[in-house]
Amino acid sequence: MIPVEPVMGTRDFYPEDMRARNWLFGHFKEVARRFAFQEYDAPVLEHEELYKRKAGGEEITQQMYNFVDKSGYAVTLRPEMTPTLARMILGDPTTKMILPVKWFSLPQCWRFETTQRGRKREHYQWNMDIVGVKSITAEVELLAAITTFFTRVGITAKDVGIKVNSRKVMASILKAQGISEQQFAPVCVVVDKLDKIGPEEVTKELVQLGVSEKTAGTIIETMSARSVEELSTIAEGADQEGLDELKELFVQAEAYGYGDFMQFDASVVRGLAYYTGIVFECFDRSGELRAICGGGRYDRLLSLYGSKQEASEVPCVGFGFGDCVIMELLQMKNLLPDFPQLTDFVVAAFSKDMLPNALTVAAKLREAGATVDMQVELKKKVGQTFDYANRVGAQYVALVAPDEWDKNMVRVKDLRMEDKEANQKDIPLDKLHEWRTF
Ligand SMILES: Nc1ccc(Br)nc1
Repeated sequence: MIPVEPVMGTRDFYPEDMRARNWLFGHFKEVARRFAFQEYDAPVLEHEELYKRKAGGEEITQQMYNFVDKSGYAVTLRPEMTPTLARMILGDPTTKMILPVKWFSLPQCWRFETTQRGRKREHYQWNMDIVGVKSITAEVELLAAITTFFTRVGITAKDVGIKVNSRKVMASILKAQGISEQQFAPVCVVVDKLDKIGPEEVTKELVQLGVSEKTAGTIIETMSARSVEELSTIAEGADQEGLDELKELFVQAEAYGYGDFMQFDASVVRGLAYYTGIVFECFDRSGELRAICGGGRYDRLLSLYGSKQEASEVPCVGFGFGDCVIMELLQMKNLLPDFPQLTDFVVAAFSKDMLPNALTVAAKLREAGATVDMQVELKKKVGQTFDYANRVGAQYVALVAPDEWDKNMVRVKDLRMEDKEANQKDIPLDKLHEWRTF
């Protein structure tokens, strides 16, 4: 017997699961469409070197689902989509990439989670990125897309919040503390774990990175700032431009109508080494779930990849929005609709010699846009046809029988009409295309 369950940490999507996934992705895609983003895609298999980042310590690169293929080439299942976007921008064959570029994708992303954690190894992650815009209106646009999605599915600012911070300000504070540029990304990766491992452990790991205990203390203290104003007072050397951008971001968010979702939080740094400016993450206010989505500005990724071609700094902002936490949240809030199997028609032949006529009826209905479940094998009793029709969620049963056929008619029963007397009528063949008005 072959294993019938999916590989460890992966999920099958049976039809009912697929209906829920298509509903979720339908909202992602509709929001992206309204924001005039273009969809792109790329192979799940990527060059491993895309993720080799000097910062080290990033969970996302430590857990890569990587291997050497039969040609000896180092590849990996992609752990995230942003490096692929950067590769595609740099490798754009048309070189007509007119900036700004606004792209979205719904890639499946992978990690090789050690089995004892028993966590998932794959998820689908809605990505939206704006390439070529320096101003924070790019961040504001992406946050507007996220909050538009929340509003569409019935999630409000009472259910979730968005914590916003600036790594640019953090970088200036660290610089004032004598931390080098090279240390900045690894320090952020460590500091991102503050909630999980606590200040003592963070201090220990920062000291291992060469940060003094005193500076580690200052960093952790700075992260407790509860407002941009407070940050600018307690943090020496805080970058004024970074502080101004944070303030402007909140002003523009109010103008866009989603200010209620937003809050400054100096402890948010996100765990990806390549962020350089604004960073943000959405959380559920009940505190029960992990981050719903997250993102930020990464202005140096393309020049890092394209340094050979001396690619000048190309400003980028993006977010990733996984398919799992959001579904848990929607479940918790009773906001998930039902996803029953539905079809418009079951078409059944009354007898063997009526089967060709039944196929003609099915073709006519499909031509007119109806979904038709053609009963391809005769049932002994017509009751079996109605049982099947109810099971597949059909609205109508079209029974193709000789008496009506001789009058160029088809008997159609509406299964959703209560009144059993009025729920069937004989439809002329040349009126089948008007099925929506039956
Ligand atoms: N990066 C990543 C990939 C796959 C899952 Br599940 N979570 C995070």
